[in-house]
Amino acid sequence: MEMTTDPETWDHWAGLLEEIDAQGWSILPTLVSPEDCRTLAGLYAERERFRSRIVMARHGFGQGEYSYFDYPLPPLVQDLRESLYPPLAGLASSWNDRLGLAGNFPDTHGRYLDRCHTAGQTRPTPLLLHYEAGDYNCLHQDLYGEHVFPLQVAVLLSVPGEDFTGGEFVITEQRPRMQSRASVVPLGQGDAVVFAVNHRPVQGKRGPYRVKLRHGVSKVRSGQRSILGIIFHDAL
Ligand SMILES: O=C(O)CCC(=O)C(=O)O
Ligand SMILES: [Fe+2]
Repeated sequence: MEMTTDPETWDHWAGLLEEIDAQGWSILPTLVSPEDCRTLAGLYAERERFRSRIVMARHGFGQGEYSYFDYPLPPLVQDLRESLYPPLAGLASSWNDRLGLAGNFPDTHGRYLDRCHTAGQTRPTPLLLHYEAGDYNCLHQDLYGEHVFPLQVAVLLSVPGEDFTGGEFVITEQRPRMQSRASVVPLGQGDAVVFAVNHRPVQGKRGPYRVKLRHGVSKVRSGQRSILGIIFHDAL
């Protein structure tokens, strides 16, 4: 499997990081080829690749299901997790700094995982989500322990308008003492959205303040929708 665009040689990173910093999310267009999208979506049926399967309705999370990959991750998922991490680590450190949180993030994902594993967060978090007509995902945050890498990525594997309708990726921002604001993220097949896991700093008149983000998916109106989630911290 090959990535359409190699994140390590991505020449738009500066602009993307700026946009993530300014609005809490941005899109990496055509990160994964259509062929690899199909292959990844097809892995959902291979039960032995996953450590656990969650039926969302059982937990009040929404409707639909998702499964967490087991280690070793499929090579493309492993490659994406490793190669997307370094360009994001600098912004992640800067966010922690501005939010008054401790800790700089190491340069490589391997070194960051060592930190998670030492703290008992050893279970892999990359996941495949699968929705059918009528399914949706309630607004949530993917926090799995004390160690949280502040950015995560999701790659749409299905073709909107063809494989499914509805099912928009939604992000909300909860600003202190203000009403929440929603963004709909327009994704095509193979596009990745990079977004804040928990909160992000926004510059106010008296220094940076903290905005809390949640993400979810509106109701899928028809067809089937698959998406790959890449979370950089492991789970307790
Ligand atoms: O299905 C979606 O678009 C939401 C994916 C998601 O919640 C995640 O990747 O953490
Ligand atoms: Fe999520």
